[in-house]
Amino acid sequence: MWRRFAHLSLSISRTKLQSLQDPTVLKLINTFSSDAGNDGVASSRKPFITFVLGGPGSGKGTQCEKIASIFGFAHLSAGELLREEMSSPSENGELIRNVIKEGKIVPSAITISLIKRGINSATSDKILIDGFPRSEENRIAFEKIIGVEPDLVIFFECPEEEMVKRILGRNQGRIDDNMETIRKRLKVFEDLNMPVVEHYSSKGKVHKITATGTVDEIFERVRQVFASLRYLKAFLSF
Ligand SMILES: Nc1ncnc2c1ncn2[C@@H]1O[C@H](COP(=O)(O)OP(=O)(O)O)[C@@H](O)[C@H]1O
Ligand SMILES: O=c1ccn([C@@H]2O[C@H](COP(=O)(O)OP(=O)(O)O)[C@@H](O)[C@H]2O)c(=O)[nH]1
Ligand SMILES: [Mg+2]
Repeated sequence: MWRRFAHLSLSISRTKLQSLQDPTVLKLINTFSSDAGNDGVASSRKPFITFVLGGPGSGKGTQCEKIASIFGFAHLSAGELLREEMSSPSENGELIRNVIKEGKIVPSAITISLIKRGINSATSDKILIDGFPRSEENRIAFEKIIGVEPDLVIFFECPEEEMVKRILGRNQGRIDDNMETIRKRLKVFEDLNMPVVEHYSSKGKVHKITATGTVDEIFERVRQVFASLRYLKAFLSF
């Protein structure tokens, strides 16, 4: 069972922290104080889990790399884990390839087992899960199998034409970075992924980031969210 994250070690009183009146900090106090322990992953300590969502090409991977290097998070890209699995001699390789080529969503059990392995071997207990959950079905399966909800959700909001331009300029030789698959991915994003964003929005967990502008301009918006977290951490030993 994961230890409760922070409640044992508040070095100043909850009342005093609340008097700071910063909505992000208040939200995080509640997050850190809630008991979400479970045996879904093999750790004695509950990791701090951030889901990073946004349409295809919205810049999730680019921003996650910066968050990981500056704030010490482990970065698990669900798409990257699936591409590695697809290229290894795995029994699911062919299935994953076909689903990705069609811009559809790989069965939850496959993706979650890769994510779970990633969490268990991560060297940080602060985890970014990039590009997952992709659907309500993914979300519900994750919460059931891993046994926790995310502590935080970052959502990159980006106009479609900008996402398409970025994907077509990505040049990583991906089987899904072509106009025909991009159209399907955009539709899957709207139909299946946006309900996940709406679900967590209704729980007050989503930080929406405008994902237009330069990488550094966007990161400055992201940095502010994670800086509040670090600010909170100064008061909590976890
Ligand atoms: N702010 C930005 N402006 C222009 N290009 C960007 C920006 N952010 C990322 N890119 C580029 O756009 C492409 C898609 O970004 P990526 O981080 O892979 O997005 P995602 O993981 O959401 O699909 C990459 O080639 C990346 O280098
Ligand atoms: O949890 C996931 C993540 C990705 N994918 C598949 O992998 C593709 C690429 O995902 P990735 O996150 O790498 O794409 P991005 O949004 O970064 O362009 C998606 O279109 C899906 O087909 C999936 O099925 N489940
Ligand atoms: Mg990506």
